[in-house]
Amino acid sequence: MKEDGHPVFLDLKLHDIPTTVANAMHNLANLGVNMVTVHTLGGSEMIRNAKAAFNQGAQPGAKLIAVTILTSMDNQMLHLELHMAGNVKEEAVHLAQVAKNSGADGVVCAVNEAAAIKQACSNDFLTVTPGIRLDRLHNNDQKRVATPSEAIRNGADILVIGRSVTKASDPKKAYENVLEEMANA
Ligand SMILES: O=C(O)c1cc(=O)[nH]c(=O)n1[C@@H]1O[C@H](COP(=O)(O)O)[C@@H](O)[C@H]1O
Repeated sequence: MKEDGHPVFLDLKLHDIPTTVANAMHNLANLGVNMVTVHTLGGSEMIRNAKAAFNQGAQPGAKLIAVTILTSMDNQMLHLELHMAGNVKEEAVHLAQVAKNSGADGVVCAVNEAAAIKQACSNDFLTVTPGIRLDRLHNNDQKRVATPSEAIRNGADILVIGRSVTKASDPKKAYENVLEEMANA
């Protein structure tokens, strides 16, 4: 893909102790990836060490992105399973601030949180939004979903789109529909 000129988003969502993540980051940076992910729940020290190691070998402009609250989770899961006190939006904004203060270039979040995260962190702090759906009938395992036009209107910088395109009966047409919807948002 790199040889064909495509940027590479390596979505490994690393989540481990700081030293282990830093070692992995060092190796990934040397592969020439353009964007790589860690989990914010690994903590500020992990993100800081990851960024420092990534910076040593990464290409100029390569981004370290931190996942806030997975889009497959909702308020109920947050409260009952993780015992987090806030709602998803509050926790995502808080984790985005931790990520920014630890050196991340942006976060993965749901569309519904993108504008609040920009407001809390800064407009150039990247928001990468999965859970994009062209129709609301096929959410699959995603709990916090939005359309491409909602994503653009909420200030999302990068849309992650999987099954709405890959599982469509005509993936090329579905992809073109996404581009058209984004352009008209
Ligand atoms: O880091 C991610 O990209 C990610 C974070 C998140 O909170 N939710 C999420 O769905 N993703 C990824 O985004 C993609 C979404 O795929 P679809 O649900 O098929 O559009 C999957 O590859 C997920 O691993």
